[in-house]
Amino acid sequence: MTRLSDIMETQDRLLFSKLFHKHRQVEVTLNRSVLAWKETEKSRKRSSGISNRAETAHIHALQVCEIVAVHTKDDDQDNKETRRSRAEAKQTSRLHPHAFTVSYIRRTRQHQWCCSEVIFHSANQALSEQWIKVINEQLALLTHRPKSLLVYINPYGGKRRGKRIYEQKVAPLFGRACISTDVIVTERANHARDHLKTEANLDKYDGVVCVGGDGMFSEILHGLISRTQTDNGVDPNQPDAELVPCSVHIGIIPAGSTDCICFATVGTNDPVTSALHIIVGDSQPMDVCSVHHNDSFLRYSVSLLGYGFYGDVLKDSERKRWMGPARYDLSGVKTFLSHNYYEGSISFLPAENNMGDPRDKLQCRSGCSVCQHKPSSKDTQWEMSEEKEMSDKVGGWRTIRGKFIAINAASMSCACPRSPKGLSPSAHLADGTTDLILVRKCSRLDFLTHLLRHTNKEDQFDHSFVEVHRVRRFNFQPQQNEMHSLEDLTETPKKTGFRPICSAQTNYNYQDSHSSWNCDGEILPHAAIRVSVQPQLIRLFARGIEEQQQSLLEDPCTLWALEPNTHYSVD
Ligand SMILES: CCCCCCCCCCCCC/C=C/[C@@H](O)[C@H](COP(=O)(O)O)NC(=O)CCCCCCCCCCCCCCC
Ligand SMILES: Nc1ncnc2c1ncn2[C@@H]1O[C@H](COP(=O)(O)OP(=O)(O)O)[C@@H](O)[C@H]1O
Ligand SMILES: [Ca+2]
Repeated sequence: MTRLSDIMETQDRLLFSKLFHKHRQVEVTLNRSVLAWKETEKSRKRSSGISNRAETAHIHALQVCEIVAVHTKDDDQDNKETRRSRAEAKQTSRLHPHAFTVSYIRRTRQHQWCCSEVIFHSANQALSEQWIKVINEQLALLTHRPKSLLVYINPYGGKRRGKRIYEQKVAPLFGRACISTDVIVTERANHARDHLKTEANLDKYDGVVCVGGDGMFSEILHGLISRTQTDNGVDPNQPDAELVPCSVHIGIIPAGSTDCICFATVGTNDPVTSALHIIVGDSQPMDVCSVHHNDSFLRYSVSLLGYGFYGDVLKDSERKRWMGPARYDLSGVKTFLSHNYYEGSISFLPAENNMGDPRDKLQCRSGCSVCQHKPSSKDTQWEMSEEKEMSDKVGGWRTIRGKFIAINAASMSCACPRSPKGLSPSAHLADGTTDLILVRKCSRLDFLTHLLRHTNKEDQFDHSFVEVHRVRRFNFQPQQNEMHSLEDLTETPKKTGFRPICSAQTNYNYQDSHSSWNCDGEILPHAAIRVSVQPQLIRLFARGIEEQQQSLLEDPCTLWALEPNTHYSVD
């Protein structure tokens, strides 16, 4: 990290000039990582009036990697930020007519970013042009920034605002950052997936951008993974096939109903913030679960694979799509009142002890140390132990049978506005594991308490009827019908909801005894599935949730000691 004390120093300087900013003379310095400026002593003395005692100077600093673009100042940009009179602005423009604008990322609140501008004036055109040239040269060195993007917009996602959000908030920023785009507004479900699978010329692009919700993201995910496997001759139907990671990054502009993938990787659902993460070329690797039924591939999942409660909520909500995002609340209440449980057997391969625990409160944050630990050959004991699947030996598979209200596998926290800490608050984005949460049959009140804990600070796993395991693979087998109906003669009926008990026993059928899997918002056609986590198969234009406001100040006290008359503000 750069020390602010070094910024205004001559060493490593690329450029230094006296320019004008907000009608004051400033010393502006650029080095490889920071653009900084502070008011000159002469200007400070003048503005502090007759006392001739200089005001304290502020150093303002921007990280070069957070500069969006630099341009010649547009005529209509006249110093909005100063709120000074037009006359004063005109005077600056007359005396120092050559100005350039630096657009940069400013952190606002709650992980939200916006694009701010700072304008510098000069009397000298060549000097102004030199600043633009040198800053642009530094930006060109940031080779991970995308230059060309393929954008898919779902015009029907969420509140049907995808197209407007893109055109009004995102396209102007991409334009400013000189990113070229090809935009496709989808005309049907799976349009984006199919286009990526077979048609798109991916060599042309540095990334694919998805404007929509988790369902739309899932289309992009499937299109890209499947294209990558085809291009590399990998058969995705093989449950044990090692999939080839996708080389193209995915950007998400949230415009859907839940948008948990965006929320859990950025910390907020804001189109401008996401666009800025794309522009600076952030990179966040992400685990992907592959889901098979016997030997045929079903789907990939990056967020929630949920059987029981979340499967039923999704299935019911599909009929209420016209309601927009509120459909989930209505279907949630309805499913909660139905209070169904499902029997089945789940076997899983626990992750190694050094992969942490779902209850360890070590949340996945930007630069997460748990996710840096890539699975090594040591960790592949789980591969070998597969043959011993049913033997329940040390380090091998475990099997749990029971009656469950919900079986959830969260490959990431699944944080979203409904539940800011998510289904599994300590799940990691890129550690090669998924957190398997088993919610056994319990009373309605108990289940409600458990659900409510997703929205407050209490631990949702701290219930006798909930258990959670960090796993690398799992298989689920629903209870076979014949067995279940036999048991039903003596056991409590499966439906304890508002239906008459006898109907649960006599009208017993597949639909009642089986739930569906909610796979990132899509219903799976089979209840019996095999799931395997593919570590870091894709990369997003994101950096994970930032712990705190990033600061250039390593040790502000040192700086105060060095320059006691100087204040710092990091823009
Ligand atoms: C009592 C309040 C309980 C709140 C519990 C909230 C838990 C929310 C966890 C959400 C995890 C979301 C995981 C992501 C799923 C998405 O892939 C997927 C698709 O998203 P898309 O439409 O953007 O394409 N979304 C979903 O499946 C939606 C899941 C939403 C579930 C909401 C459940 C609300 C439950 C309300 C119960 C109320 C009981 C009240 C009794 C009086
Ligand atoms: N043009 C389209 N017409 C109809 N459905 C579409 C279109 N484009 C995408 N879809 C589908 O719409 C579904 C929901 O999209 P999504 O953007 O996730 O919104 P939401 O978050 O509201 O569910 C996805 O399953 C996606 O495949
Ligand atoms: Ca994970």
